[in-house]
Amino acid sequence: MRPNGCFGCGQDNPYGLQIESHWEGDEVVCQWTPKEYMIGPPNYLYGGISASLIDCHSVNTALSYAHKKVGNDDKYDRSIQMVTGSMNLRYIKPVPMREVELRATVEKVEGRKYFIKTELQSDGITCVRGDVVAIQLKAAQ
Ligand SMILES: CCCCCCCCCCCCCC(=O)SCCNC(=O)CCNC(=O)[C@H](O)C(C)(C)COP(=O)(O)OP(=O)(O)OC[C@H]1O[C@@H](n2cnc3c(N)ncnc32)[C@H](O)[C@@H]1OP(=O)(O)O
Repeated sequence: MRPNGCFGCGQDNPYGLQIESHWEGDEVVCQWTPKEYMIGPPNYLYGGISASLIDCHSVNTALSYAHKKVGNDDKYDRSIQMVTGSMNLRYIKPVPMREVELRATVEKVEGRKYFIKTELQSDGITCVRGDVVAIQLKAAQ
């Protein structure tokens, strides 16, 4: 998707997180490594960064799922747009300052609402769990 200035996934945003998410079976997965200035508590990732990672990865999961539903797997359709409607996070364990993995699944779709469950893991241990509702914008008339 270019040009893309999204803070979470935009390859064209040099100040952003630049995550890259891809399908692995029924899950959407992303590996990502923090920069040292993204620290919160000593030795641990700032919680707002975890939130941003889960937010963007989840919305992109919904976006990609919506493309699949209409049989369009590999080309970005600008008429399909998603935003975060709500996001509930449970911070289970602090996240060490090293590579994390995000794993998202589509729980259900109701109309324009996509319910996404995402885990942020470190060394296979779930540190943050997110329930995100992504909302597909009404098509422009
Ligand atoms: C090349 C280009 C690249 C592009 C890059 C892409 C990057 C992408 C990655 C981006 C990643 C970063 C992501 C970001 O940073 S996205 C930025 C952060 N999010 C926003 O700014 C969203 C702001 N809110 C809105 O725009 C509207 O309120 C929306 C669109 C959400 C709804 O207004 P709309 O007028 O459309 O909806 P409706 O009122 O007809 O309701 C429709 C249904 O939805 C239900 N509902 C409504 N609100 C909520 C809610 N908050 N939670 C749960 N459910 C909600 C509602 O009950 C109803 O359900 P039902 O009654 O039918 O069952």
